[in-house]
Amino acid sequence: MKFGVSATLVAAVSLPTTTLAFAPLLLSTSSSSSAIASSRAHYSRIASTSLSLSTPADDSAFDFDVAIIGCGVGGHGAALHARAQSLRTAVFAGNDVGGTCVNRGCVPSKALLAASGRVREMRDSAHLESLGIQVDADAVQYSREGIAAHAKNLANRVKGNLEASLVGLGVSVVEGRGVLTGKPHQVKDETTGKVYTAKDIILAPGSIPFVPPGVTVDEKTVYTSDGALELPFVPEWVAIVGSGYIGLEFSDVYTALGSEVTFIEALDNLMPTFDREIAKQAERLLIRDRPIDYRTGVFASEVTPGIPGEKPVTIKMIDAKTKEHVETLEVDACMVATGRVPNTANMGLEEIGVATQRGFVAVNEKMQVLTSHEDGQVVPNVWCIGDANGKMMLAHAASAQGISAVENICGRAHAVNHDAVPAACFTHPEISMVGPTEEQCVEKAAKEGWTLGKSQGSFRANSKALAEGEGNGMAKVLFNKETGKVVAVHIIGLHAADLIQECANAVAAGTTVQELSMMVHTHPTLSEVMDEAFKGAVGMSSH
Ligand SMILES: Cc1cc2nc3c(=O)[nH]c(=O)nc-3n(C[C@H](O)[C@H](O)[C@H](O)COP(=O)(O)OP(=O)(O)OC[C@H]3O[C@@H](n4cnc5c(N)ncnc54)[C@H](O)[C@@H]3O)c2cc1C
Ligand SMILES: NC(=O)c1ccc[n+]([C@@H]2O[C@H](COP(=O)([O-])OP(=O)(O)OC[C@H]3O[C@@H](n4cnc5c(N)ncnc54)[C@H](O)[C@@H]3O)[C@@H](O)[C@H]2O)c1
Repeated sequence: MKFGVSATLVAAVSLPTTTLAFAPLLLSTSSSSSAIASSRAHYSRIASTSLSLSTPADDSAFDFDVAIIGCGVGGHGAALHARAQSLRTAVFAGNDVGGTCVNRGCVPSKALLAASGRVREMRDSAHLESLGIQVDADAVQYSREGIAAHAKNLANRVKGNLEASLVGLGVSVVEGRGVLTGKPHQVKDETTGKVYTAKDIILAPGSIPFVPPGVTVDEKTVYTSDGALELPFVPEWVAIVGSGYIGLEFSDVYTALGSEVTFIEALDNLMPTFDREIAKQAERLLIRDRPIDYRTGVFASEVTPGIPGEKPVTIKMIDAKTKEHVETLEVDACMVATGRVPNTANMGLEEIGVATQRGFVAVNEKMQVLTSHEDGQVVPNVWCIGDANGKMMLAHAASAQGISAVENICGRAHAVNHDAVPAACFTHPEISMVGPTEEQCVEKAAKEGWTLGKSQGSFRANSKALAEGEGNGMAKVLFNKETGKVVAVHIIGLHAADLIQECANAVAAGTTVQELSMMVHTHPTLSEVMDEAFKGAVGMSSH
């Protein structure tokens, strides 16, 4: 039976039965390792006693109320919220609790950025001299192994915390991969072959690096972020293919640690998905002042790994439009940062009648899975969150979607407002944004018939930024002149990633620039950069 076409299936949304079956685990606050062991024992007990291969007549006959496939930040967020609603919850973790963000993404990359950023600061003797501090830049040394260990240890620690939180809240963790069997409400543990039933199934399998055709990755000299995060060596010259989030963050790490970087970008501009004005500022602050050069409008069409110290990595490039060979580079290493693709193969989607597009699962705004991207029907009781649905490849978006799916499972209609989800690139200085780029805002305003307003704040006149000797950067607020509502904000400058939150909240709550301009910002803080922009939007001057 195909999920999407049966009229006899139970309704997609209804209040699930609550249970006290996990009460002992909810009381558990023991250390992570013993708590995990108790969870596994508990889970085995359930698994061996309650297998049901046909659709149970009432909700309590299912093994679980919710089964979640994938335990990255999306699956974890969904699991915790499901337990908070007293739903009997299982996660199939595929031996990878924490997923990309914790093990191979946000967490270790921010550790590398923090450590390498410190090296950059301490070697910047001219900057320190301007604050009255003398350092011998050459005396500042780092240990590659030490920095790599910092990233690894942090990832392990956060992973441990996640495991402990699952156990503490009474989520049943199945270690193996979960696959759909094709029968409604069923998930099979691929490792043991056991089949479990759940009233609702949330798919959260995440994404993996995209490697373009012609590129051979050995994860040693030619690597994706998976290999780069282990910092196996600091190459003298590294080519980074792709100038998106990952490429940009790693160019920050590498140049701080002493590498020279060459960007290879297929589109005509570096950072093509960023707001143009911000991308130009970023080029000034993050590219031109550093040992970075670049080629744009070219594809890396053939990349062949080398042998460290013996044979270089070769990169053949072709013109993105004519497809003619333009150049071949020989470098020490090549990082491939050309986007990510959904990790949805071989999980039984076809069995439930779901046709993906480049692997992405179509969902509606409630996160219910649709049979296809074109006029697809809702697949009852199946939901998809996080990178796998392609709506927004960010950790906090995945988690928010997980919470939202659970709300809908509980019968409380909810949709994530993706226009209000902020994003940040953790370079030095940081870049952050919420809402569309200015170019997209101009189009949107013209199409929808409203007038776009724009106001700017600067770090140059901000006391706190100047006290730090970090006066570079700007913030711009884009708003609807008729309603005063904030549509988008883009920031580049010190701690931009923290400054964006106030703006994201404003977009989410529909706060107007008139209201924001009257809100009091602490002095002296970087938040006054935003105060200046909000006041400027209504013709007030800030002090
Ligand atoms: C280098 C890097 C840096 C990043 N930095 C940031 C950042 O600073 N901020 C930010 O917001 N985002 C960042 N991201 C993006 C962020 O990591 C992702 O958006 C986020 O991890 C998506 O969460 P997810 O739960 O959808 O998927 P994932 O984190 O990919 O988790 C999915 C999990 O499901 C597992 N799985 C897959 N199939 C199955 C199956 N059949 N059964 C069981 N388990 C399965 C996978 O092994 C994985 O553990 C970064 C990404 C990278 C690569
Ligand atoms: N701080 C953060 O929030 C953060 C950090 C890292 C990653 N992420 C997430 O991870 C995802 C993946 O990041 P990413 O940087 O790999 O992808 P991206 O989509 O941001 O950038 C990929 C870049 O590679 C270019 N490209 C693609 N194929 C190419 C080729 N053959 N030759 C040359 N250039 C090519 C694209 O034009 C694009 O500019 C992003 O969607 C992002 O949301 C987020």
